Amino acid sequence: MSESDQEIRKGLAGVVVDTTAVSKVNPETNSLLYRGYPVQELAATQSFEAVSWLLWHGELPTDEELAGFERAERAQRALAPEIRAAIDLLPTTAHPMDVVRTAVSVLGGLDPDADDRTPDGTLEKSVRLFAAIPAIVAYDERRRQGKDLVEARDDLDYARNFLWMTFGEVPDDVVVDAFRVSLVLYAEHSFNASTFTARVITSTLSDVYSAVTGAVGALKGQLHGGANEAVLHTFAEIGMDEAPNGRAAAWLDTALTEKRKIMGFGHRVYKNGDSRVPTMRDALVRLVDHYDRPEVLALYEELESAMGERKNIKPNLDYPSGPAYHLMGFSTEAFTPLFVAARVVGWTAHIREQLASNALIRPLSLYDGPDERHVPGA
Ligand SMILES: CC(=O)SCCNC(=O)CCNC(=O)[C@H](O)C(C)(C)COP(=O)(O)OP(=O)(O)OC[C@H]1O[C@@H](n2cnc3c(N)ncnc32)[C@H](O)[C@@H]1OP(=O)(O)O
Ligand SMILES: O=C([O-])CC(=O)C(=O)O
Repeated sequence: MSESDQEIRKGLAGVVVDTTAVSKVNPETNSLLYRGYPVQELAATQSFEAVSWLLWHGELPTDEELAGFERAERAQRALAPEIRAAIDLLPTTAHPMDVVRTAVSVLGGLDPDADDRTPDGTLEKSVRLFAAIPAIVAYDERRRQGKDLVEARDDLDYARNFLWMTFGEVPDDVVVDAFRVSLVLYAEHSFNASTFTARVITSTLSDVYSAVTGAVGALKGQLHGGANEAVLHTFAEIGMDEAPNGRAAAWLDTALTEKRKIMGFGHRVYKNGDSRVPTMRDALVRLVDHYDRPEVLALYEELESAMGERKNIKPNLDYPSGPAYHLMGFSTEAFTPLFVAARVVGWTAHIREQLASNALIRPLSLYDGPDERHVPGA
């Protein structure tokens, strides 16, 4: 086959690059399985800690295994002084994703065994990252608001402690549960762009922290994780304080005329709706009831239905997550770091899988630059 006959799949769309046992995204059945379990069942019954164990180990934990993991995780929650100092070097105007990316990189620099790529070593680092990220996100969220650090507590589960460190109080169970559901749904999604980034970095035999740092960078973009923040900008542009009464549809018409991408809609793999949306939408509805904010749901529904009518494009997980995090009280820029906190589990599960059966990831390209030419006088 000559070079020019080779098919280019822009954006690797439709290209299968490897196998994975971590999760299965099936657009035909609109389903998502983590290690074989439907994500909806996990979201309905499991803690985020148990789901994380499942993604790393392949099986749900026994009570004893879960207790051991929780002990290890709770022991590593405190914000290390070096990480705090590194965060404080950055201005409070730095985007929280830049802060998390930097903090993850610093964590790697502090680990004397950062290059340990053994299964035990990478598992230990996965748990370390899992435990450390909430304090990083919460501290940065508070310092941007001129508030002090709230120390981690070891008598709370992961979701409650995260909310405690962010807000200085543990909210109502409805809120905690919606947060837990979002973490479970965000934890893993096969070869999405950030996970693929982590696998590419790992494939060179780089270290876990480098792979996660790169993955955070990939997640930041609006076509991927950054969309949950962007959804709230859309809601704010339309106005969230009163029922939309046609304003969302009118906003959409203008945006589509201007050829804007509507954040929180569309997906590379799902073409008939994202399997996770109904579960997250239900959590959003519970929050709307809890906070008595029906106008937020009305806006959600009007924009969704207008997008369906005009483009037949359905929401992805970022669409219900954005307003859910807003109602919980997180600032808009902190939404994608929350996605990081959850997805670090998927990333590290894939990093470990990549290492277990590694091949350097290095695709080809078709050259379309100038023909060979020569430097005058050479
Ligand atoms: C958790 C996650 O990361 S989920 C993804 C989060 N990202 C977003 O919500 C960003 C908005 N969505 C998008 O940009 C896209 O739907 C993507 C990037 C997610 C997937 O895109 P792709 O698979 O590359 O499809 P592509 O962008 O080529 O879209 C196909 C067609 O649908 C249109 N389309 C897709 N999504 C949207 C959207 N959100 N708004 C407007 N039009 C859209 C495209 O303009 C394109 O139309 P055309 O064929 O007339 O040019
Ligand atoms: O799978 C994708 O391309 C994006 C996505 O939904 C995710 O990473 O959760």
